[in-house]
Amino acid sequence: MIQPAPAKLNLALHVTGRRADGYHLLDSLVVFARHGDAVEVVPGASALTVDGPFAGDVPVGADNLCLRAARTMGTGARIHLTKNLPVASGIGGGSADAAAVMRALAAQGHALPADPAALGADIPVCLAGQPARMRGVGERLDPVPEVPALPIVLVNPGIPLSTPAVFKALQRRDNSPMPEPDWHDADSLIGWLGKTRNDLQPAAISLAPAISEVLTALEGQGARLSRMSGSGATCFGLFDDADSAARAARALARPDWWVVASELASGPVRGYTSTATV
Ligand SMILES: C[C@](O)(CO)[C@H](O)COP(=O)(O)OP(=O)(O)OC[C@H]1O[C@@H](n2ccc(N)nc2=O)[C@H](O)[C@@H]1O
Ligand SMILES: Nc1ncnc2c1ncn2[C@@H]1O[C@H](COP(=O)(O)OP(=O)(O)OP(=O)(O)O)[C@@H](O)[C@H]1O
Repeated sequence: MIQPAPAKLNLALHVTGRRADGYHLLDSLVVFARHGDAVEVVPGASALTVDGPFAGDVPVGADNLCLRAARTMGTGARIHLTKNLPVASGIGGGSADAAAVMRALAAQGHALPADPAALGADIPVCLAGQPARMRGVGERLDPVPEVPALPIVLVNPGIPLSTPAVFKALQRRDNSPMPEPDWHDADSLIGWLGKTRNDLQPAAISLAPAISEVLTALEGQGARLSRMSGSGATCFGLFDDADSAARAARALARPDWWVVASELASGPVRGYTSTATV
């Protein structure tokens, strides 16, 4: 069975403090896109094969998060990964892959790890696989009002960013938390998002100025809101309808940019509906 490993989007990401061990306290609205990687997990001795447009960018040895996920569940597995998401791009590709392997192994009767966050801060939310408010260093998840299936365009300028390097470049680590999640439709969600931020965005722009260019380009194509996800450099634009998103994606095409039109998932992602990959 093929498990989707959808892209994680931090629609808002506030950095509210830092723990003694250096990890940052976060307050984030996390949702998933109907676009992402896919994994197939078959019982057997540990083995990994990878295909897809970004296959060349992932480590294929024991440190691949797919194999590490299986090891944390005390088993080997034959895993095939289709890598559709750019690597080190703020949309949690490795975490999504690990969570998808965990889900597949759980469906085969293996117990989920007691502490999934030990493999990465984004793993608990990727395992939950649906919109959530994520706090602590990533381990605390709370439900949010239903997220409408808004059309989105994702754009990555082709610059990988290291998550620790972006956290290190932060100017302030004691920012305000998000306002209480409160919306009931697309307009009120976009209004609520207008009161939030991605605190990592200025830090990431200082390392990769092309992110500003991406945000300006998304706005120029009529995005109602554009922002960077996670530690970057992927940015998302929210659109009114699927046609506008597809049109924007076509207009944003550049040889060095990865551009996808898709939509936000209101619940668990069981399949993909990306409308255009440029
Ligand atoms: C930025 C986010 O993508 C937002 O969803 C995540 O918090 C990062 O999740 P992740 O990539 O799974 O992160 P991990 O692999 O656990 O950590 C990578 C590095 O990011 C930094 N890190 C991560 C999470 C966190 N709450 N504080 C941090 O300071 C640390 O330097 C850590 O060494
Ligand atoms: N299956 C995998 N897919 C992608 N990267 C992997 C995988 N396994 C290990 N890695 C390593 O993990 C690092 C982070 O990659 P990933 O694509 O998950 O970053 P990210 O999108 O910035 O994540 P986040 O949004 O959680 O910070 C890469 O540098 C890569 O070498």
